[in-house]
Amino acid sequence: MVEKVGDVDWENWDPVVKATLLFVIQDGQVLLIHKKRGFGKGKINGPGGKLEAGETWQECAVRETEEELCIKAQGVEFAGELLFQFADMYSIHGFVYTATGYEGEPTETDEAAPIWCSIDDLPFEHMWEDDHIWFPYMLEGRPFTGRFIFDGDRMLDHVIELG
Ligand SMILES: CNc1ncnc2c1ncn2[C@@H]1O[C@H](COP(=O)(O)OP(=O)(O)OP(=O)(O)O)[C@@H](O)[C@H]1O
Repeated sequence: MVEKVGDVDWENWDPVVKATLLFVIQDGQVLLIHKKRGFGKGKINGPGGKLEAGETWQECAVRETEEELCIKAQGVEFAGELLFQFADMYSIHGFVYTATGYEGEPTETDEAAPIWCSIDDLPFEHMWEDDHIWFPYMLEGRPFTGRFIFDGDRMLDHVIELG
């Protein structure tokens, strides 16, 4: 069983899913979502989802944010890269983006409900276990690559490289 980051052949790693996350950061607050369905249902996370054929990672992040919260993110920048290997062989390659603003009004949809949180008081207990590790780097604007081993909801191991 895969238990450690070193157990994975990352050079030849072929993720099952490619997905994005986007965090609007404004006035000391981050726009999060309560995820109402799909993978990670019930958790608090950023808007995001699966990469579609023909789009860039950044286009995916913006599209998913619009689908989930009805806002068009602006001032979008790459923040970091996440590689998740699950013990059951599921895997996700994720790209994280930040945004400095948006057009429209964050609105609840079938997929997500918007939540503004202070960057000094983030609800990590309701988020994926890896989030508290890389959030500080994202908030600092320091590029990161994180590799994580999960067994279900539980993080077994992680390694973070900083840019
Ligand atoms: C394991 N630790 C994790 N930590 C932080 N974020 C995680 C995560 N694992 C998945 N995520 C994110 O959760 C979303 C799932 O997206 P995704 O697979 O598309 O799910 P969903 O069922 O909603 O599918 P649709 O895109 O609606 O088809 C996607 O943004 C992805 O980056």
